[in-house]
Amino acid sequence: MEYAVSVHDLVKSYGGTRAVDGVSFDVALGETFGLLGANGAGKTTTLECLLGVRRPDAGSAAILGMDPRTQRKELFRRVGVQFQEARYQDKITVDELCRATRALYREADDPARLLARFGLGDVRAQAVESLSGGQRQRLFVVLALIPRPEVVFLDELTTGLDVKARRDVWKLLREMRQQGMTIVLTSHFMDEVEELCDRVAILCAGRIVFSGTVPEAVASGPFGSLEEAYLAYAEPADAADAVEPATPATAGTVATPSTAAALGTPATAESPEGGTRESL
Ligand SMILES: Nc1ncnc2c1ncn2[C@@H]1O[C@H](COP(=O)(O)OP(=O)(O)OP(=O)(O)O)[C@@H](O)[C@H]1O
Repeated sequence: MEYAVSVHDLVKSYGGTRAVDGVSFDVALGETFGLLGANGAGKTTTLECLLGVRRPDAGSAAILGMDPRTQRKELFRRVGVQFQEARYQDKITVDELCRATRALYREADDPARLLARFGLGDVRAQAVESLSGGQRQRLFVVLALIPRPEVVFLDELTTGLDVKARRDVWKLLREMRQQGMTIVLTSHFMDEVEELCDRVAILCAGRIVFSGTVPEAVASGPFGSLEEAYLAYAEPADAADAVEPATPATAGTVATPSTAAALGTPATAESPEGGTRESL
C-alpha cells in the first residue's frame, strides 16, 4: 500500500532533550490524521523532521514515497505546509505574499481564486500584519494550497481563532478532504480533532502512546469523551485519578499512560545539529 506519509523510528534530540523518541506512524492517502500531545510533546519537531527542515538523529520519513531531504524539490511541488510561525517580510501585502509564493511553483493554483474561496478577496491589498488572527490563519491555508498539494501539513492552524473563525476553517478543511487531499494536522482542541480526524496519534514525551481512530481512543478505557482519553494519555502525571485504559483487543494501539509517564525525557548525546531549523 502506498502511504501519503510514512515515519519510522524517528529520533531527534536538542542537546540533552530527546524531543522525538522513536516515533513511527503511517498516513493513508486521503486521510485526515491528527498528531496530538501536550506542549513540548514533540509534535512540531516530528513534523519538521518529516518535512526535512530538521535532520533527525535516527529513523526515516517519506512523503508520497519521497525522501524529504534528498527529493526536496519534487516533494514541495506536491506538498503544502503551514507552520505555527510563518515568516514573511514586514509590510508585505496579502497579494504580494501570494504572488511571491506562486512564483515558486510551476503549476500553482490561482491565488485570487483561493483568496476569494477563503473569504479574503476584500483584504488582498492589505498588509499581512494588519489582518485579524482569523484572516491571517486563513491566509496561511491559502499559501499552503497554492502549490495544489496532494498532502497538506497544518500545525495548530486554529489556535487563537474565535469560534466562528474556527468553524469556517473546519468547513474548508472538510472540503479539502472531500477533494481527496491528505491532511496532517496538530491541534490542542479535541472537539476539532473529533470533527476532522479519521485517525490520531497521541505523543507523550516524544513517544506515541496511542494511535487509532477517535472512537477507538474513547473505547480504550473508561472514558466518556476523547478529551478524557487524551488527558489520560497525554498528561499521565496529572491523571492520577484517571483509570488506566485497557488495551483494545482489535483496534487502536496503546502504550498505557503510566508507561508513558515513566518514559520521561532521557538525556542523550548532543545532536550535531541542535536547534537549527532549515528553511523550506
Ligand atoms: N529549537 C529548539 N532548541 C531546543 N529545544 C527545542 C527546540 N525546539 C523544541 N525544543 C524542545 O523539544 C521538545 C519538543 O518541542 P516541540 O516544539 O516539538 O513540541 P510540540 O509538541 O510541538 O509543542 P507545542 O504544542 O508547544 O507546540 C520540547 O521540550 C521543546 O522545549
